[in-house]
Formats: sequence, structure tokens, C-alpha cells
Amino acid sequence: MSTRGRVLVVDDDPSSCEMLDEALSHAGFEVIWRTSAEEALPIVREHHALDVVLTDLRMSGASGLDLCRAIAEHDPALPVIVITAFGSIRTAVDAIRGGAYDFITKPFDLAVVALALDRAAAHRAMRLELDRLRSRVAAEDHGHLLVGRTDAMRRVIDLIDRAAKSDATVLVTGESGTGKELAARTLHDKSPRARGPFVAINCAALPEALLESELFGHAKGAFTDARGDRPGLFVSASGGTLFLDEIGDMPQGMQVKVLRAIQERSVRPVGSDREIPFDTRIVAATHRDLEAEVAAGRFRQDLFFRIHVIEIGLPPLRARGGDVLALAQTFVDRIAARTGRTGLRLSHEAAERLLAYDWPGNVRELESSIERAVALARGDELRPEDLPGRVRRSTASASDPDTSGTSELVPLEEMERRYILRVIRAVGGNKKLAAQVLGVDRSTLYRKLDRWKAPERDEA
Ligand SMILES: Nc1ncnc2c1ncn2[C@@H]1O[C@H](COP(=O)(O)OP(=O)(O)OP(=O)(O)O)[C@@H](O)[C@H]1O
Repeated sequence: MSTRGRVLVVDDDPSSCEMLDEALSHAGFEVIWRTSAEEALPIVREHHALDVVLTDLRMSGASGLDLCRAIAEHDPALPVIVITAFGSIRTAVDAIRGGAYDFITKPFDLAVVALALDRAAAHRAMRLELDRLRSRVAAEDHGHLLVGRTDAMRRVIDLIDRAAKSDATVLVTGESGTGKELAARTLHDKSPRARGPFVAINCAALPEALLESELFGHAKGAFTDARGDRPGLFVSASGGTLFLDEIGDMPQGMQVKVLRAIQERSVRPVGSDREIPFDTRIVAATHRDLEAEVAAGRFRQDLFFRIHVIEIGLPPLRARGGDVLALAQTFVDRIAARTGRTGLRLSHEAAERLLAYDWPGNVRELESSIERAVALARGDELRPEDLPGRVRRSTASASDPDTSGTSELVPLEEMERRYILRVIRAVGGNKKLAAQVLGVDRSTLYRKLDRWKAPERDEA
């Protein structure tokens, strides 16, 4: 049976308690009563389902005000209504200052008491709902955290921390799904601009004309649909960060305009002759090798230098094996928090498959594999059969073409090729670092890779 709420009545006069009990129960409340603050407090501590406390102010022993303070400490969302003698408004004011939600003066009308209780119970419900939403948002915020304990990720996180302190333009590089956008967002969140907007746009997803008006804005009448002036993203991200995703895919015509905007720190909206200044930090990202794009004449060198002030390179997931399970666990926990399935866990066998697989789609692929596994799992344990086929079929030997410990006899050049690819993989695809490890210069490394004409991923 649903009631109007559960009330704890506290009064040192048992007959008052009995009277309130009878009247309020009759009005549809569930009543518990105690004749002292000392006896009431354990009820507050143990009774989690209380909606409101109704207490007399003056009692022998601890006062209603003392009770108020103790409750505020133990359960600040539990409202307390104090009953004061007529004419002692000052004490009522003191009670409110001491944390009481409301006060009622004696002699009271029972209908007024019931209304005050209703209001307090509704307030309690709202506070609880707010707390629940807050913790959900906090859990989602948690989703902004870059998970990573391997050296490769620690270096990335350290670089983000340092870059966040400056206002320099940053280029985030890495294969698809390695967390470039998340890194950009983390950089923004850690920067002095954190309170400003974080605006992201995918430069590869829009046709050139649309991209231009999105980035720079347009004046009223600039084209058929332009019914009013509209600021572009460079301007609307002022005070914050503009994330230009897939900048390597931006058409050449736009590259010139973006370069000019970054240099001048102002934009001219489409169809306008007015310059609008902006104060926006630029973070760009690409999955392409921009240096190679510059060499091939597809990306402007001057723009490359502008955006390449600090480079944050995200290693592919296969180069941070130690993070795979931590990430998987994070995704499992996140789904568990979202759905209330607190018992979800990875089986040992499933964990082994996750470790053996080489994740060409990187963290995004891992995330979607976990989502799928949770959706398919029969119980709380995620089993290998819940994973996508390609992950399920992976075995350590297939994913780690080692150069040692194999009975296969191969020509020296093949051995060299395998070893070079392995080093490249181990350093997260960073060719400069790979060349250093191998003790050759970068051009030698590129020449060899060109000769084999096999992208290193083929091997993985
Ligand atoms: N280190 C990490 N910790 C936690 N979650 C991560 C991490 N890296 C990536 N993710 C998650 O993986 C997914 C893909 O990340 P994100 O979109 O940032 O990748 P991306 O490199 O920008 O991808 P694309 O190149 O395809 O745009 C997101 O859901 C992101 O939250």
C-alpha cells in the first residue's frame, strides 16, 4: 500500500505523540514515534526509508535543534520540521538556521501539518533524485578519463598534462579508434579553458561549402537557406577549444582558409566583409601520416607547421597490451553502472582472447566487442563465445609472429622484415622511434618498408 510518506515524530510528551500518530496515520502517513532525540537518532541511522522528521523543539534532554544538527550530519537530504510554542518565532528562526526544513507553531491545525509533511517529503524525493542524477553524471564524466597504465599511455597522459598548461595548437595523431577525440577532450578539461566550450567537428564528414559555413559562419542571405547571421564554430568556441577532427581529409581550398583564420585569430563569415575575432584554442587530429600527405602535395606544409606545434601520438591498442584488460574492465564497469547489473565480469578465457587479439579497430573495437558480449551473455560472466568471431578465434601465436622460438626456417630478409614490423608495433607505430631502436635512419626504414610494400598491419 502506498502511503503519503514515512514520518518520524519526536516529542517528549507521549500523549502528543499518540495524538499525532493517530491523526497522521488517519491522513495516510506511516508514523514511527519516539519521546526523545536520543531515542530518535538510532531510527534515523537505521531506518533508510524515512521521508521526514517532525520534532518538538523543546524537550528534556537533547533539543529538537540538536536533533536537527545530528540529522544534517548523518543524512542531509532528510528534512526536519520543528514544532515550536506559539510566540517563539526567534527560536523557530534559529531552528531554520540550524538546518530545519520548516517550522510549525503550536497550537497547530492538523491539515497544515499534513501539508508541510507533503511538501517536505516531495523535497526529499527531489533531493534524492538529484543525488542520483549527480552520481550518474559523475560516472559519465568518469568516461572522460583516459585509461592507460602502460608506459606508452603514461607518456601520452604526461604530454597532455603539459600541453594543457599552454595555449599552443596541438595535433593528435593515431589510428582510427585510438582515442584521439577523448585525448583532445581531456586536454581541454585539464586546461584553463575547461569552463569554456569544447566544440568538435569532423572535417571529413561535410562537403566543402557546408564545412566553410560551419567553421566560419555566414551572413544573412549569403545563400538561399541563410536566414540570419550565424557565427561559425571558430567564434562560438571562443573561450574554449575547437577540435578539428580528420584535418588530413580537409579539402585544399579549406586548408588555406583555416590557415588564415589560425594566423589572424579572426574569421570572415561567408557573405560578409566583417572580420570577427575569436579566442579559441585549436586542437586538430588525423589518422593520416600528415608528413607523407605534405610530401605527396595533398596537405599544405604551412598549415602542417601551424598545427603541429605539439604532437600527441596515440599508440595503437596492440602496442599497449597491458591496457587491454584495464580498458575492457572500464567498459564492463560502465555498462554495469548504466544498467544496474553490478555482478558483470570477464571470464578468464574471455580475457585471454582479448589479450591475444590485435585490435585493428583499436579502443573503439574493444568497446563495441564488450558491449556486444554484455548483450549476449547468458549470465553475469562474459564468456569467449559472447565475443565477436574474429576476437574469439584469436590465439596468442597468431597475433604475435615472433621471430624466435619457431621451428620455421626463413630467409634472412624475411627475418629482417618480421623483426622490423615487430619493433614498429612495439613502439606504437612511431617510425622515428622505431628507426632509433633499430639503429638505422628514418629514410632507410622507409625505403625498406616501401620495398616490401606491405603495410605493417597486414602482419598483425
Ligand atoms: N584510453 C582510453 N580510455 C577510455 N576510453 C577510451 C580510451 N581511448 C578511447 N576510448 C574510447 O574509445 C572510443 C573511441 O575513441 P575516440 O572517438 O576518441 O577515437 P578516435 O581516435 O577519435 O577515433 P576516430 O579516428 O575514428 O575519430 C570512445 O568511446 C572513447 O571514449
